[in-house]
Amino acid sequence: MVVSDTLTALDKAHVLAEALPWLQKFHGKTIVVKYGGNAMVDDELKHAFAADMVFLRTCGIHPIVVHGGGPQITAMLNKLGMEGEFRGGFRVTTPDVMEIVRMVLFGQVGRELVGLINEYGPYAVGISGEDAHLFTAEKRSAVVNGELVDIGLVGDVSAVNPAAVLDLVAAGRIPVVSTIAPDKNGVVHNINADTAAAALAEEIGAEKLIVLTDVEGLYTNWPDKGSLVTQIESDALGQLLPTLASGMIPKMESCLRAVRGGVPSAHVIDGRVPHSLLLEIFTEQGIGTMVTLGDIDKAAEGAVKA
Ligand SMILES: Nc1ncnc2c1ncn2[C@@H]1O[C@H](COP(=O)(O)OP(=O)(O)O)[C@@H](O)[C@H]1O
Ligand SMILES: CC(=O)N[C@@H](CCC(=O)OP(=O)(O)O)C(=O)O
Repeated sequence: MVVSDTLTALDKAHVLAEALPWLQKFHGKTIVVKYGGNAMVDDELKHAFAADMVFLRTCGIHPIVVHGGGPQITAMLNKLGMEGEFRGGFRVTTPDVMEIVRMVLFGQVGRELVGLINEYGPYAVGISGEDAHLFTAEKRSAVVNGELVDIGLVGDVSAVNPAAVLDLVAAGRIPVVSTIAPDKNGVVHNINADTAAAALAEEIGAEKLIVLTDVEGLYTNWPDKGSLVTQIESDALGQLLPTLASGMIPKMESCLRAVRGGVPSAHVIDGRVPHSLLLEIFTEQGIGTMVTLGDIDKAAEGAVKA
């Protein structure tokens, strides 16, 4: 039985009516959606995600997809008899690992998503940080037990060329971004997809950053299920960040970067729930954890502008 069988026609009309203020609010706006490798659980979910992207576009909202693929990279490394090691939430990336990362992200995960979205219309175009100077990478370290450690060819995003994706958006396309990027010497780096999504959202002035993952949201005391947070301001999140465990570090770092960079809200939601994205965008209740700018950050921002 599908959910729509249990709704009456009147229920469905109410659902549509409730969406009106959100349709008005987000019409013409850009939303950066980060689709995590762990949320790409099965074909049904992936199809629902692809349909949601086309739904947004059809409503006059401009989605830009930034995809992950951590588990898919690890599976390929293991297939080839190689280790997949993470430190402080980031993959240790040797030159050999980098080749696999590039192949899996752009050649496999990105291609699959582009194909899925294009089943609903000729919209999706795959692009990586290497294309049209979309991203310039700058080598970064990880923090482990308070110490900086070298993790190889891992980059942060030091520059974004917004036109590389906005030209596609203006042409009615849905960019699907793979997060590999050259540094200023042309050496390709592995960029965590949460990091890249935040940098992009900030630089293009997105209305929202939505991160789809495989948990309900942020837990302040992981894995205590009672500690799920529905809303948190950047000031409190900044304090919580050093206490977080692996997968949540890049995600929360990214939400902070986005809201401090002017994105009105950043959300971490459960990508295992079909159409969770529509729930987040078009309903009063929303879903998952919402991050907004706190008073201290607002004051700091005001001081910089004054
Ligand atoms: N405080 C926390 N709240 C929620 N999840 C957490 C927390 N700390 C660690 N995690 C882990 O982070 C994981 C999500 O990150 P990750 O595995 O990188 O997913 P993705 O592929 O979506 O980027 C969750 O499945 C959970 O195991
Ligand atoms: C530096 C780093 O860790 N890069 C990630 C890139 C993919 C990614 O971020 O995938 P998820 O969103 O599915 O976690 C990696 O190699 O796994």
